[in-house]
Amino acid sequence: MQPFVIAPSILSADFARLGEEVDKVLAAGADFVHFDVMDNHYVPNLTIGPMVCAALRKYGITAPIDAHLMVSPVDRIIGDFVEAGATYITFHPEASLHVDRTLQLIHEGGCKAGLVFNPATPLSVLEYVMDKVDMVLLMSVNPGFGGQKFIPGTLNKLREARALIDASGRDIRLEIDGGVNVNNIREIAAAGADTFVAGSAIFNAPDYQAVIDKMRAELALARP
Ligand SMILES: O=C(CO)[C@@H](O)[C@H](O)COP(=O)(O)O
Ligand SMILES: [Fe+2]
Repeated sequence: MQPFVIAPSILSADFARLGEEVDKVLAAGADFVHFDVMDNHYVPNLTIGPMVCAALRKYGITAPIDAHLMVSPVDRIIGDFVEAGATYITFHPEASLHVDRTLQLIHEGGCKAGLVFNPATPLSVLEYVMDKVDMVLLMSVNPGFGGQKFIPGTLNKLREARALIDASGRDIRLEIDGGVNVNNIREIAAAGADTFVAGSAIFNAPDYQAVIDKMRAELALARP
């Protein structure tokens, strides 16, 4: 299993001071920057795009950027995120007419590719593209907003995804996104996740370092 990764979602950061916020959360021990892209079409909210991703790189952010695209259609914007310096590009299968082709586009751009599953979306499509994904992202809330409550049924889905990944024998990250906090992260890790997105739990706290330290302490108990 891969080492644990904490990926704060900048959706809950102060956008007026984004560079400083990202610096601060990385200095506090974060591993990845989770970058939520919403188009007011696939999801009912509108956020940031490739220009902001490029701006973070220009500002000096070198940590992996995990671009979560909640955008439909998705193919047209892949090249822009490649150019903007994304490390991982993940998308929802419902947002692509040709999932295999979209994965290929991401890899051709030199990025790592991932598929994102909404709470009610089955994992069945994975069977056909397991050899082409670097990350599986399970949504534990319905996509579109930060600050929602973790849907408990996701724990069983995580176990299912973990079994599929282990059976594949490939190094595929299993990421969880939505409602993750210090109180549930241990149980989520025990169910099989290795990569943890947390937005409001980190950015709404007064001390980012204290939250991330607490998350790591909980993770250490999940995998002693
Ligand atoms: O992709 C999304 C929401 O669609 C997430 O990345 C959220 O931004 C996570 O926020 P919290 O639930 O941790 O506040
Ligand atoms: Fe996300």
